[in-house]
Amino acid sequence: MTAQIINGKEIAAKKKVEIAEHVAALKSQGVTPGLAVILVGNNHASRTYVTSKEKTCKELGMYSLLIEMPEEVSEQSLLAKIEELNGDPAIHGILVQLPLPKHIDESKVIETISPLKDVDGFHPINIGRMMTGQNAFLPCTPYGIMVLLEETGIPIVGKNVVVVGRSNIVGKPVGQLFLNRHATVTYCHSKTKDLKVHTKQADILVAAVGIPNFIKAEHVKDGAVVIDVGINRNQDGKLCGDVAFDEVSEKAGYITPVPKGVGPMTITMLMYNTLKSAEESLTRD
Ligand SMILES: Nc1nc2c(c(=O)[nH]1)N[C@@H](CN(C=O)c1ccc(C(=O)N[C@@H](CCC(=O)O)C(=O)O)cc1)CN2
Repeated sequence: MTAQIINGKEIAAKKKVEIAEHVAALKSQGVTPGLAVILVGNNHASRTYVTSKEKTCKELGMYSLLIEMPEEVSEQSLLAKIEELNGDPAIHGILVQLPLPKHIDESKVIETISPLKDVDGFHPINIGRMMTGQNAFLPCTPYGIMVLLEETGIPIVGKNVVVVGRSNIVGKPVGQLFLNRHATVTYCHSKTKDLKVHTKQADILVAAVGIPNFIKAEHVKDGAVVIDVGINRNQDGKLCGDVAFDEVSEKAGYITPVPKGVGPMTITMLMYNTLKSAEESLTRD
């Protein structure tokens, strides 16, 4: 079997058109969705992502505010800036680009963002609300994965989903979103014994381990849906995922490539969450 490629770039483009239409409608009611992005330090990849977030905001007609802070900024100054943005009515979404320098407590930073403006969906209140099936900002990469499957017409109810990886921003929440959609979910991680035994059961396999080409054809059931969340560089400096694409695509039914798979959905769902926050502010204020 040769897998069908799930084209994240195309699906993201379609979603962005829908979001732009809603933004225009909201602007006609006098509200422009506003996103504040805080970048601490000068990590090259982080700067690229932040620039892309700013550019996408502008493309969709949203207001974007970039706040740059030096690597050595104090935790206190960063928290004070977040508090200021929490009170700014022009800002509907706040995000602090991760990773942060080691001297800054990431949890403290996330918990300082108002849950009403936490468009990354990382605040414990939003995570709790997601777990209990309440209205919440959903974390952008996991949410993007669900939209990719929905747009491709891949059913989820009753499917065996195996998530390899347990990070707070992808692995754990994506498993929860599948559980909310009535899948049977198994989490695997670095301490899992005989990984293959689990991954071979997967109708939908999500690889989010951050190790280049970690998932091989031997880990995959014939016809499975394989979602690659990895963004790694191989020895030649070329971008690659957690899945050995060439061999796995010979066996899977569907597969997301890297790049142009899950990645483009992350920023698209961030735009969606910012729009949602602006819309919700209308009924609250
Ligand atoms: N506050 C946050 N920090 C980080 C998040 C996040 O969701 N919120 N996620 C990642 C980085 N990230 C967005 O911030 C992100 C990563 C990758 C992509 C993407 O489109 N990737 C492309 C390839 C890009 C390249 O060429 O390097 C793809 O896969 O096609 C978008 C956003 C960590 N930090």
